Amino acid sequence: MASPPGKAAQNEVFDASKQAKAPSHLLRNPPLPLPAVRIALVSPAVGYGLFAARDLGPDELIFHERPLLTALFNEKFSADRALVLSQVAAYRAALAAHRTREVTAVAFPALAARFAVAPVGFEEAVQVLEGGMGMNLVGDGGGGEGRQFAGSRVTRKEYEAYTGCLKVSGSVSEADAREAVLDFFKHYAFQVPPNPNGGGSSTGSGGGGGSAMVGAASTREACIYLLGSLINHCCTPAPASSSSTSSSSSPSASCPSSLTGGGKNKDRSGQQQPGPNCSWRIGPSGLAHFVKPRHICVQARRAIREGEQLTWDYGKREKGFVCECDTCRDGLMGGLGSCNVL
Ligand SMILES: C[S@@+](CC[C@H](N)C(=O)[O-])C[C@H]1O[C@@H](n2cnc3c(N)ncnc32)[C@H](O)[C@@H]1O
Repeated sequence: MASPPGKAAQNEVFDASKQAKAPSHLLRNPPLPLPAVRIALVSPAVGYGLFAARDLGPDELIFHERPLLTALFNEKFSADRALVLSQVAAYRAALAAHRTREVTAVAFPALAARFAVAPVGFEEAVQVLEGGMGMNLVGDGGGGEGRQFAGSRVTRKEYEAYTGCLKVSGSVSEADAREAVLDFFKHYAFQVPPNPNGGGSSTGSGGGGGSAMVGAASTREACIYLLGSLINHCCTPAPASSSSTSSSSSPSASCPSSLTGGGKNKDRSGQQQPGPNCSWRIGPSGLAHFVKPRHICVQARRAIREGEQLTWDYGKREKGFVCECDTCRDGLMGGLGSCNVL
């Protein structure tokens, strides 16, 4: 997932003194310990996506999640061997650890294949997809860990069609490994704000880490999340048709305005709600002080209907894929949000 973070990310600096002053009506409650999201496969080309398992309210904090793995990052990213090796090491550790081995391989099978790890069979994968993918969600502190996760709707046919397209490497040289993790971090990682223990926060509607990576002045950490890193991109409509979207979205110039809008993402009143429906923050802030450093918190930017896919705008960075979002594909065959898998 790397372009500049959204404007909100650039402007927002955590100030502990403001936390106490935040008006109580603006303070956010932690996510409800109720199933909120589930995983489904969108298509073999797009891979997984995250979908609302119930109606979600505007501004609702949907889930917060610990990182699956953390590695170093700086703007010399691709040139700095030591940093890339830290990513290779972090990924290999996740692949080797008993607790995360299958989860890592099922969540990111394309990367696993580049490390010569064949896709997990469907019977095993389904255990992970039903429960393991929620293991890093933060609960209500009363044993509710993972409760916001509602499992998956991935069928054998879909899973086998997806993993059947993957080419499993025979052997992996160090150069192959470095190239594979570079690609992966570019598209899936989120940059952690500096001094996380000092309470800094990073926000955006761009996702998949890459969005947060360009422009870093010094070495930072980048995190991969099990659910947050599986949220797909949706282009923000061109300004002329973006009146119903909320703030914190990175503008995208990648979609022809003639394909924006349309009738897929309508709220109950029938009002059109085009564009990305979620935003994210990493670490605590005055409004969501319960989010821990390095943890990602995903928030609804508007009402989201059960079955709708969660999306955010990855930003202006080079995306490296043919976009199939609603904004781009409306009026054609239907975009990501129309994949109602419930
Ligand atoms: C952060 S990952 C999202 C999870 C991914 N779908 C998966 O299963 O691994 C980003 C990758 O998902 C795919 N993707 C995300 N949004 C997309 C979109 N709007 N259209 C097509 N592919 C998309 C692209 O392959 C992209 O590099």
